[in-house]
Amino acid sequence: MAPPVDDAQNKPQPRVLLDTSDVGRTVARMAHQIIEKTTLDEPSARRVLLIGIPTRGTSLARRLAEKIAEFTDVRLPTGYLDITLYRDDLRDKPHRPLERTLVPEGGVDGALVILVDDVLFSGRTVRAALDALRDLGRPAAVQLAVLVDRGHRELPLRADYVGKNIPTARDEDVQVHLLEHDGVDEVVLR
Ligand SMILES: O=P(O)(O)OC[C@H]1O[C@H](OP(=O)(O)OP(=O)(O)O)[C@H](O)[C@@H]1O
Ligand SMILES: O=c1cc[nH]c(=O)[nH]1
Repeated sequence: MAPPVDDAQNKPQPRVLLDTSDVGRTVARMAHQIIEKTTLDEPSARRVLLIGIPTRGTSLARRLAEKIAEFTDVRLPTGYLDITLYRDDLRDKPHRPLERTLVPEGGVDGALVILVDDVLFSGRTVRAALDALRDLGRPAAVQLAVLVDRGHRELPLRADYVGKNIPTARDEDVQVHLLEHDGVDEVVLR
């Protein structure tokens, strides 16, 4: 179906793929999936860390931790990981502002690290995150949770937890908007 057109501007308007309640339900479902696949509350359980990839992965990691705490009473530590210096496109666009990295107390050594991002597309951001993580230590295992997988991978990567698979054309733009950054929770296609 053709996207709605704003007559005044004659420009296609963004199409809402997930609205606020869809985003809430999707994050809750991902939290349940993590709980099902992960040993959280036994004394022998290994540490589980939720590490967000800026920008919006950071907020999603916090939201997943909140939901998991709501469903299990286990509060997983969260952090965030700047990937800027590990990008493979710095030669094309070298001047990128650095973000910050926050590693939960105890570090990543021996932990199950769940990387969290809003969109999985080419996979290059996650590749950069894996390199950034390697410089911080040696996790026991690394998993990936994304709100949206829009396809078009350029590297052999897949996510362990996917909120929503959204098939897209390569030249389309999927934008995740979150309350903390954009004043609204939604996923739009431009
Ligand atoms: O799989 P990829 O092709 O790497 O694309 C996915 C990444 O692209 C977007 O980030 P962006 O670089 O736009 O930065 P932002 O999160 O700060 O908006 C998105 O938030 C993912 O991190
Ligand atoms: O390293 C990276 C990360 C995101 N996008 C790229 O093209 N390269």
